[in-house]
Amino acid sequence: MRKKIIAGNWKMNNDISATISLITELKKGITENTKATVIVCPPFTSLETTQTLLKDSIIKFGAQNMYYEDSGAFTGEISPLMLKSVGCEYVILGHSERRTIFQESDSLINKKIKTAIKHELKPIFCIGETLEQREKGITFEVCERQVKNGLEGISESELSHLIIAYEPVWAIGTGKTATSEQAEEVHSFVRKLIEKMYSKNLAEKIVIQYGGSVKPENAKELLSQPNIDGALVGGACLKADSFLKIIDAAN
Ligand SMILES: O=C(CO)COP(=O)(O)O
Repeated sequence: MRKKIIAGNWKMNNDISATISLITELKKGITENTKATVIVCPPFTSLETTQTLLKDSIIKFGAQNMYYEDSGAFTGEISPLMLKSVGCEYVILGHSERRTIFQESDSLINKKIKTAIKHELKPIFCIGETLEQREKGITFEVCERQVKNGLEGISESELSHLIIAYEPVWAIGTGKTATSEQAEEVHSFVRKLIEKMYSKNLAEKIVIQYGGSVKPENAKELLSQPNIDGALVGGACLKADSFLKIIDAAN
């Protein structure tokens, strides 16, 4: 049985004081009885505060992006070593907002995934089709290309901690959720693809999260699908109350 993993992608939200309030609230609601693994991904500027606040907590945390070099003349970038130095365990890579707004390519994402793994950061590797691609009927093709290119040159043993997040771009921040059937269909396709590329063993173990307008009202239904192993939550993770309800839905 794969353990459910619920991650909150704060995106470009929350200054230090909002970080302190949100994490303080989450800590009250997440106890030893919480079955899912819970991850928060605040902005870079809040990571050190997050590390301090989560010192004795079961809540895990990560960053939303990183560059693939360790250091150097890369103005404005953050390295894996910097993330490690503030205690990050996870890093979101290949988010559709990075792909579209910041023109990140599959090959750049592949370099980032390789570097993250080398530094023992666990990637949350995002894939997903646009509305146009879905309407053209090329959802599987797009997801297959993103998975193959993103994981190129990475061995099975290196993937033991990688999480895949299927986030249909048309469902992100739009209030339009994929139906549980639409999501399950892609999750099942991706799991079979991992089996073809690697092994049945890895396919059975790998965690595939769904992301895109996950809310307390739809979380239970999505998380009850056999191939949906968790959620990557945007808007609804910014309020402790709604994020905790989604976490409860995984119990
Ligand atoms: O992009 C997302 C998480 O990474 C999803 O965002 P929303 O939950 O706001 O749609």
